Amino acid sequence: MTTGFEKTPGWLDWYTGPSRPRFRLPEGAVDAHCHVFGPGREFPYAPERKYTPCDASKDQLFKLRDHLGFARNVVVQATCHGSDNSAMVDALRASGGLARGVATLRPDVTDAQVRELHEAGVRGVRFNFVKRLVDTAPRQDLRDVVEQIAPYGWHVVVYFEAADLPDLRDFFLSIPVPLVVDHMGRPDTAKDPEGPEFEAFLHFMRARPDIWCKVTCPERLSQSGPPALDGEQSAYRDVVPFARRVVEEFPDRVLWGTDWPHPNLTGHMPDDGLLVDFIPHIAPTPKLRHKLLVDNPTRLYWSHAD
Ligand SMILES: O=C(O)c1cc(C(=O)O)oc(=O)c1
Repeated sequence: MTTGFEKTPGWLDWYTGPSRPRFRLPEGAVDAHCHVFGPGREFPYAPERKYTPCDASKDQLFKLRDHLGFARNVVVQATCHGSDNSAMVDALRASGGLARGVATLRPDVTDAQVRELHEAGVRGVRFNFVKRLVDTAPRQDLRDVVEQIAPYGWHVVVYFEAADLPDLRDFFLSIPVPLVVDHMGRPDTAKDPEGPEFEAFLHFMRARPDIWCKVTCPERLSQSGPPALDGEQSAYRDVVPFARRVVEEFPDRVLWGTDWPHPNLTGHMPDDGLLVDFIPHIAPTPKLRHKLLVDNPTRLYWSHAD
């Protein structure tokens, strides 16, 4: 499924023919974390990328959105596209207002470029600290980016591993715009959800009222499975207590997304319909689910003036 590029060896393509979820998403639900890859022939992958994916186009993303029952998407710039946001922006423009985006920016970005991205529907910038994905930019570069985006009311999405939070915490707290943490700060789910490492993450969340968390990617974080395949309704049980703690303590600042097309999974590729069926396990009441899937992402991504 990749055009003109050789996929990284062992790369798993996204799951075709996902099941229809048993859990019916509330009206207006937002898939608040997903990506587009290429297609490589139209939107070449970045020279500095750490992996080469299969293609995953905007049309395939929109088809999945409709199949699962989501109303809208937040398309997050994938690292394989570096700071060339064209594929993501193309998806936003084609969505008819049904998608917002999160970009990757270089420190020399101009105000005119930020304005153009804003007009296309971008509402955040992503800072990545996961070493297998990027060579992390110097902090001053990141501060320069924040200065450019702050006037537009954007937020900063941060992706990091739990073990790196102690080093990053002060820097994060110095960023003067809202923060959104990708994939729960990647907890080590072999550890106790009540133990010191996850407590440190919750403590970080408590430090400011404008720190949000994506309770996403059980398929990445699970160590004991079972995977969301073959109709499995109790997938990724070991992730549930972590996600549930976050949803219950911070019901007004959690987001959920599929993470389609699931970059860099090597063990298995989940059925996205079954991933949706995971949601009621981490957000046990209709009220919590409505906040997670509708109210929160709508407030963060669709309430600014266009
Ligand atoms: O864990 C990952 O491999 C991963 C990669 C990317 C990306 O390459 O942008 O995005 C994600 O949300 C997760």
